[in-house]
Amino acid sequence: FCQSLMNSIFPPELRFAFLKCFNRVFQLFSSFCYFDITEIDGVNTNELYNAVQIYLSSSVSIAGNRLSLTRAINSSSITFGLSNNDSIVDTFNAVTVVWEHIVTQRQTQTFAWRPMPEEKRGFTLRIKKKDKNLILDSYLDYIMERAGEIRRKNQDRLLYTNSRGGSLDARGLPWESVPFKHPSTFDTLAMDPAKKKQIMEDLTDFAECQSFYQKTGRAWKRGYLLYGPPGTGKSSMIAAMANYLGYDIYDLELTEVKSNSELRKLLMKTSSKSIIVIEDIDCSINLTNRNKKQSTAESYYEQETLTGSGLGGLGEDSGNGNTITLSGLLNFTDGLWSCCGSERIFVFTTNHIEKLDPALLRSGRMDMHVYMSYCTFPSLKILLRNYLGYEEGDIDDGVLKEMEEVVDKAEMTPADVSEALIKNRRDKDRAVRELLEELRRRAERNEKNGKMRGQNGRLIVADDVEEQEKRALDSPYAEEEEEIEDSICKNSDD
Ligand SMILES: Nc1ncnc2c1ncn2[C@@H]1O[C@H](COP(=O)(O)OP(=O)(O)OP(=O)(O)O)[C@@H](O)[C@H]1O
Ligand SMILES: [Mg+2]
Repeated sequence: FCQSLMNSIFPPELRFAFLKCFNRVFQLFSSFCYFDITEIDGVNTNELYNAVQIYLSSSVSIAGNRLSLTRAINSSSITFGLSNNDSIVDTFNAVTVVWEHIVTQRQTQTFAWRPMPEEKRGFTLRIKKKDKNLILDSYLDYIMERAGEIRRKNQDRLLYTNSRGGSLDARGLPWESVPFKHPSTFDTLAMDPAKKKQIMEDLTDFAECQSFYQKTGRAWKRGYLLYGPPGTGKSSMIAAMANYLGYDIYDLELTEVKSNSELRKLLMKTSSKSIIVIEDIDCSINLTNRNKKQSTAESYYEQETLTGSGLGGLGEDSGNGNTITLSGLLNFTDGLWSCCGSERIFVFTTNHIEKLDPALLRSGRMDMHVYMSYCTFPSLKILLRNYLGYEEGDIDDGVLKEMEEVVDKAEMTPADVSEALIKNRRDKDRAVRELLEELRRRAERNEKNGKMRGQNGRLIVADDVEEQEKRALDSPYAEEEEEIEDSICKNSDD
């Protein structure tokens, strides 16, 4: 009725002006004020939007009339959310507020410089004007805090990966996510207990010491380089870290990233409290000790493009126009852009640390270097406990002693040991017997082949030793390489 009345009274050109005026007057007399929290704020995802969504989904008892239920594939929990254009009432410090969820379709014909999501979503918060100053700040802080807690406690971690060829999903994000349910924890991880403890303490210190990072003027981030032979638990360690801290994982597939600027965009769209992982970094990009002309770290910045001699995906012949550079990658982890969020952990893994560029290894860049070793006796005991339920007293002392003697020489990876134990897990005695036989066999073979373990557990065949030593002396990085000693060598905070 109003509409037709207005149409008949006002000529079309005045209608819009009238509506605007009417709205102003209405707002003047209204006792409410409104706050819009849109999902995408300019280029960034609005963390507040996600927080509100999680917060509201936990306060479902509050009396919503209609709620949408979602259960993501493989997810264990059901999420409640507000249906489109529905509202929910919440109370905070005895003040009542109303949340409305508004979803509109973006018009497809709209011209945009960059692809936009198909849907525009947002929450509108309605507060009485008189309550605004009373609660607004503390209410929003409270929501952020609660959302963080809820997410860490109830929700599964998310595992993100960058979409193929840098395409965007329906919500305009370059990352695709699935619920992350890796069962690996520091309990199940077989490694030297002292080393494990050191890493766990480092992680705890990192997560709890925001003030330390502020005081020292450091960006709140930390880098770990995990290296070691295949099957020694590098990926398992990342999963354990994520489960321990309750962080999401961003698994960055470098070969899908076309340029440094794309890399930067990906970084911008990661959330805080996350682990950003680049696996097998030596294969993703050419980060080797290149020719000696570039012996200073600075010269890497001058060199624009490192493609063309890639070890793996980005080789000269790949012809896919990739222009990711080492300097781009270093900026990604280290530069100003790396701080456009906080509380982030970078983890790089490699099977060949000797192939990595010293620029990547210098202290302050990867704060901790962790060598994931072949199965040692303490790791073996952890695996026996986890897979067979054996404690130390349950196994014959003689067998244990023999295992202790051969396990280092056998150089079996924890993955191989687990495999041997899984195979016979119904018959525990047999499992132990066969494992011991396998350890003996491998130890003998290694002894016969004259294999011995070099520094950092690097395998060196006897004949090569001399040559290796000579090469190390020639290398301009000999000193640096030596620094990467033992299992964990650098901890820049020390
Ligand atoms: N340290 C370990 N503790 C417990 N289990 C392990 C360990 N290392 C390996 N495993 C077992 O072996 C499997 C493979 O290990 P994982 O994928 O973590 O190795 P990786 O070091 O990442 O190997 P790659 O270098 O090939 O990526 C895991 O699923 C796990 O069950
Ligand atoms: Mg792995």
